[in-house]
Amino acid sequence: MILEARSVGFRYADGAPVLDDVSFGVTAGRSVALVGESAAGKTTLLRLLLGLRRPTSGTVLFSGRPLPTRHRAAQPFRRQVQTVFQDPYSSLDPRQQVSRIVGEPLRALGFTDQAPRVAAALDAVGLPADAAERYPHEFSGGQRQRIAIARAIAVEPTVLLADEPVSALDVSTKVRIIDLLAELRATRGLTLVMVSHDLAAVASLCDETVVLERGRVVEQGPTREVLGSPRDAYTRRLIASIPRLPS
Ligand SMILES: Nc1ncnc2c1ncn2[C@@H]1O[C@H](COP(=O)(O)OP(=O)(O)OP(=O)(O)O)[C@@H](O)[C@H]1O
Repeated sequence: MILEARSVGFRYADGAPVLDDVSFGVTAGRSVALVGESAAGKTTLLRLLLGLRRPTSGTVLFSGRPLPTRHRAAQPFRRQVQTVFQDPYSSLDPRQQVSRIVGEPLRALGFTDQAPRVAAALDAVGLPADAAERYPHEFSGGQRQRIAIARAIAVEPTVLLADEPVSALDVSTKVRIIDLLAELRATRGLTLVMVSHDLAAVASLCDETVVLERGRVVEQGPTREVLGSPRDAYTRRLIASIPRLPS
């Protein structure tokens, strides 16, 4: 397992438990979807996998070791695991040129060859080279999500954690971003952990699916089985309630 949650429990300082005894893992090069109703704890679980929060109980492991806590020790992990968030409008700083936005993780991790890496990342997501000198407002929603994906892959991570990466996009743009993520997975062997309400996106991108209900795993397994013949009543309700892309 490259990334694993082992019996993870979590509560925010001021609140009730959000995650309870959550266990799942993802093998290198594979992809896992986290699905569940609003407030099920999906984003919180991503934060724990990213090391932004520490579990109240249980452990998060990267390559079989608990996530590092000290800043210096965390550097290799930071390079290996990158993120893409839902909203390409608010997750990109409007005052910064695209080259600076995409180069941000490279700077944070002390890469010296930033310009060629930014150019390679923009090329990999299908943006023209001159995108580097432009600003986020000059791009469409789908292009902005490409910028966010370029930022995530610039340091050539092994794992991508994506929180609703296509839910702010219109249907045809959504399909193109799903195709891009699938291509990056195939060409780079990226491991993907994706939170999504969009079962079409889940079905096309994720090998495995984990279903969360109020912080507990109610079902997990191959996406084909979980979505195709769900065993749990909650999963069946979830599938019935979620709008689908026309196939
Ligand atoms: N920073 C925070 N402080 C306190 N409580 C929080 C915080 N972030 C989330 N929560 C609570 O934790 C619970 C789980 O939230 P989380 O965002 O993980 O759910 P989710 O499954 O990602 O939901 P959604 O699909 O709506 O994004 C919710 O009850 C939420 O109100």
